[in-house]
Amino acid sequence: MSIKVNALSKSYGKQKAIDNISFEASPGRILGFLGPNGAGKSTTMKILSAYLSADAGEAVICGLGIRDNALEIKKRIGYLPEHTPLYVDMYVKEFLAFVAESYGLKGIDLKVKEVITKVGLEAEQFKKISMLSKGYKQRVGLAQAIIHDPQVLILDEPTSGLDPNQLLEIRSLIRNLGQNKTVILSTHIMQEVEAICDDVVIISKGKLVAVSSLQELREKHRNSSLEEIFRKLTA
Ligand SMILES: Nc1ncnc2c1ncn2[C@@H]1O[C@H](COP(=O)(O)OP(=O)(O)OP(=O)(O)O)[C@@H](O)[C@H]1O
Repeated sequence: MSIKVNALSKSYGKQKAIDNISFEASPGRILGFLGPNGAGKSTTMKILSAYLSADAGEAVICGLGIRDNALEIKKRIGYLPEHTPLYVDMYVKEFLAFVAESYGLKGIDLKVKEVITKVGLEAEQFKKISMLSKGYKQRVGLAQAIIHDPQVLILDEPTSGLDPNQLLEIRSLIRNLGQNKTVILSTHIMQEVEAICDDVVIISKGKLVAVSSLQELREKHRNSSLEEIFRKLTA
């Protein structure tokens, strides 16, 4: 198990964002993390990426508890936040080289070249990030998340802002990455879950309402589409 989440809770002042959440994610599987707006998805992902601390509970990533190993965990995961904090005044290649350097990678030029090809940024690689369209900025975000070949990928709405062609390309990239990594991704697109996820966690108002493989969820709610299941569980 690469990710073990045990009874995590987090409040912002009086607002309870997540409430006693537990689930697991394994290598070679893609877990879709679903929930309505404000359900607590980004909060959970920030905690698992060691950018935010939980009030209660624990998560173990690659055998390391998040409370005491934030730095070590950041090296082992790739995180694409909902709003990617890119240095927009940097050029694409310059930014990715900077990220590679911050991870202490060797052979930086080659690593940058490989990741640019992987996420389909060849045509845009000489541009300043501020000049890129939303979809291409998203690809830079994805590139910075995978450049160090992490064991675990945490992707907060990785396909938001992509056009239908880009969507298919990036989904196929995530599916390939998911073959030997542990991937958690949040999305509002149920087709995306159908297309690439093996497991599903659904939260609503901070509480877990489903933890299951996609197949079991479908079997349990026979004759319902994933959209109907989502609506039923989160209404
Ligand atoms: N920094 C913050 N300060 C106060 N409240 C916050 C903060 N961040 C999130 N919240 C609140 O916590 C709850 C969960 O937010 P979160 O961003 O985790 O949800 P989400 O499921 O990712 O939503 P969305 O699908 O809209 O991105 C919401 O009610 C939100 O308003």
